[in-house]
Amino acid sequence: MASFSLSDLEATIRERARSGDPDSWTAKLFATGMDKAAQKLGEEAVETVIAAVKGDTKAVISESADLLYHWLVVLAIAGVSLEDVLGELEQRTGRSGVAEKASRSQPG
Ligand SMILES: N=c1c2ncn([C@@H]3O[C@H](COP(=O)(O)OP(=O)(O)OP(=O)(O)O)[C@@H](O)[C@H]3O)c2ncn1[C@@H]1O[C@H](COP(=O)(O)O)[C@@H](O)[C@H]1O
Repeated sequence: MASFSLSDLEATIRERARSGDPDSWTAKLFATGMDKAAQKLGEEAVETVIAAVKGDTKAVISESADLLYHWLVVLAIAGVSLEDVLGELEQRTGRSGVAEKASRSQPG
């Protein structure tokens, strides 16, 4: 089990964004803004999908790592914390996705 934490990566991203370091990809993404960061997130999502459909396990892992990193960058630019998303997921715990979808189509 990896000891790496998404929360630590979120903290690193915030620190690198503030640094303005010209060698920092994170700082570059923050400087170019949401459109570019969101575009990168979309590209990484598509690359992950392609790897999954191909059954390329190594690429699924690598592209998923790219995806999660760029997702955290987009969250940070959007002013949303990892904690906010985890809280939303926590609220959904134990609620079947099928039942939730069905409840959305109920009138009223
Ligand atoms: N996890 C990552 C991470 N994952 C991907 N990337 C960078 O994201 C960039 C874009 O990735 P792409 O795969 O799209 O690369 P590309 O050059 O566009 O190539 P194509 O696939 O489009 O052909 C590359 O420069 C990657 O190095 C990352 N950059 C940084 N981090 C983390 O953020 C920390 C701070 O990084 P800096 O901000 O760069 O100091 C690092 O220590 C890491 O922990």
